Amino acid sequence: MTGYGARMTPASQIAGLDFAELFQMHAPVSARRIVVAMSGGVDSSVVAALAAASGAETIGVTLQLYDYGAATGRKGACCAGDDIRDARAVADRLGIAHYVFDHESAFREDVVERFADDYMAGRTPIPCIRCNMGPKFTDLFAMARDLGADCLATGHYVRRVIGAAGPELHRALDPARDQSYFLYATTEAQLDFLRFPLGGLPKPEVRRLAEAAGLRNAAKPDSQDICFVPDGDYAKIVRAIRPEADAPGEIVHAATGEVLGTHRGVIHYTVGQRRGLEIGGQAQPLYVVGIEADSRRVLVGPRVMLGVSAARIDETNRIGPVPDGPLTAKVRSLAKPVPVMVDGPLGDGAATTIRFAEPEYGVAPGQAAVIYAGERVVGGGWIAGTTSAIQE
Ligand SMILES: Nc1ncnc2c1ncn2[C@@H]1O[C@H](COP(=O)(O)OP(=O)(O)OP(=O)(O)O)[C@@H](O)[C@H]1O
Repeated sequence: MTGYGARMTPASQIAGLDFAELFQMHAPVSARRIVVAMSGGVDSSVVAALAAASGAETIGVTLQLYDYGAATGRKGACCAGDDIRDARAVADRLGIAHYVFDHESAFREDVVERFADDYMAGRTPIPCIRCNMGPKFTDLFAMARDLGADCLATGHYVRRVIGAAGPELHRALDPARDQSYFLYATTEAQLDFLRFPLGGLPKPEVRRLAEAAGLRNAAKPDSQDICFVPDGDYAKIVRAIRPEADAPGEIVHAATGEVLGTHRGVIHYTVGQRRGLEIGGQAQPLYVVGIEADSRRVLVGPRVMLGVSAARIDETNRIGPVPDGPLTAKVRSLAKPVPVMVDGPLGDGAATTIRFAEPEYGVAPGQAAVIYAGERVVGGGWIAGTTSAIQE
């Protein structure tokens, strides 16, 4: 690796592992100053350890986003006070500067209130994408630039690969950890400046590095939930922000118009949902096939009514050129990518349509559709509406 040997310092070797080489292998950069987004979790702590070992001046930045710790007593997700303390302790151990910025009000407005409004409008939101678009990349990006950094490194599991037209965003090597779905809205300018040193590493290796570096959070559990919904009870959060969320309404058969029952508020339903409908005695299983927020009607129907042939997507982003070859799309974070055609412009916030080669099930407005060319993220947008496969 040319040039890199010159930057080797004794600290680049920790417990026989070459942290500096790992950083250059997975996040090649010739940086004098690196800002690391430190959540207090093990992943971004290892990124900080790798960056510090690279010989560049490393600065840790933690955003205080939402302090639910006092209310729930839960520890271990991205924004509570304990996490800030963990980030500070790791920075101290590594001998790097560490700053904490209070972003609670911006996070509340851009992420939490939007989350509540989306549910109220009958959508199924993904706040982590809004958070990546707003506080994490836009705000951290500006801070890193203000701090005179040459790059911003995070613990996201995605890969930044240099292609013919510039940096590309690729899925992580470890499919179980891949976070590319949550990062489709990354702009090209952001990607230019970002580094993701963990995208090519399996998680057990990351924990091994954390142990080798003596980081106190090496065994800390992974954060699994939405950070401001630590117990999974998102309805409680929505109700706290929008007390009218519990307004009941009708459950209506989408094909016959028959009223089958009463529901507890549209926020409790998601397109594709089957359980918890409390409309027993039906001849066949019924699923939520649509939510009409204005009239507070939840529409249900047999599985065949869930199949969609196309989805309209809004506020699209594109990263690099759209290739001529085959494309796939993921319409939920855990969905398998399926073959699609993009019918319209992609990027610069344009609205467009994706057409599925086969009917796709459980496509819920408010989720993101992320478009891939093989391993590469080409772009994506928010699902705004769908076309039923049986109407075509
Ligand atoms: N509050 C925060 N302040 C600064 N950066 C953050 C914060 N929360 C998350 N990040 C950055 O975003 C990355 C991905 O966040 P995510 O919530 O997915 O955490 P994660 O994959 O569990 O990683 P970690 O183990 O570092 O918490 C983190 O690795 C970190 O670089």
